[in-house]
Amino acid sequence: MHGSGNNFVIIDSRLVDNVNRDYKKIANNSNCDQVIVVTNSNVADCFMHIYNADGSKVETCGNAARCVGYLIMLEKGTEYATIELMNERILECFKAGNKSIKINMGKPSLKWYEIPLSTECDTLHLPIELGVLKDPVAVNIGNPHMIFFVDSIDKIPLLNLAPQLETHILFPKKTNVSIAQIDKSGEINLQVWERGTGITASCGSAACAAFVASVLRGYITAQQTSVNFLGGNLSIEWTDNVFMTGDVEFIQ
Ligand SMILES: N[C@@H](CCC[C@H](N)C(=O)O)C(=O)O
Repeated sequence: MHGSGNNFVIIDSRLVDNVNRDYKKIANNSNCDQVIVVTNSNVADCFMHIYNADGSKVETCGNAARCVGYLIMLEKGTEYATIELMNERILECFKAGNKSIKINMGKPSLKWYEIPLSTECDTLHLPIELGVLKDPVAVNIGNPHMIFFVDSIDKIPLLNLAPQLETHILFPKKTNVSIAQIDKSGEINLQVWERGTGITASCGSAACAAFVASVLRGYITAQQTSVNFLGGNLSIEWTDNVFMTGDVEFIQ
């Protein structure tokens, strides 16, 4: 399935034990961004294991949660589902339209040790600079993100710069890297280099992190905006928790 262009192979492992596979190989063979393994949960409708294209196991994936939430709701005939993650968060999923799913991504974590960073510093202004990129924000929305604000995302060679930023010494668990351009209407155009995967057409958790960073920096005052990717758009809302809404699709 895909969620706004973020591609997943989803393996239902609730009845058959598929948990120890070569996820890097599956991702390479299928050209997907993440491999998702669904198992049983004692506290939610299912447990979602997330593997990046390099085989690393990670804490959350917003777009995959929308796809898995859709599948569970289809199976149960409901408009609500819950998904347990390895970071102990429970994601709530709501049906928002025919193939539109809304996810409660929880509260962002903003303290330096929650990102996590290797030394104490101001997460709203990290002391990181590379090429034309400088002064990023760090946000954890279940997984770590670093967001740079730029005038035009089209002019930044993210592919060349991001590998060094993903593995920056300040991020002991590495990080997802985004460049964000806020347009006049208050929407965000975002390009993302995903930790463990590379450039993707969309990233749900990055959309949430970029919106939180934009509000904290004072660039956006609204509670909701559209975050626009090459692969599609996501509606992000930050009240107490952060909510993400967008379409899901099967890949033929
Ligand atoms: N595509 C995802 C994020 C997947 C995990 C990420 N690459 C990480 O390592 O944290 C999303 O939609 O959030």
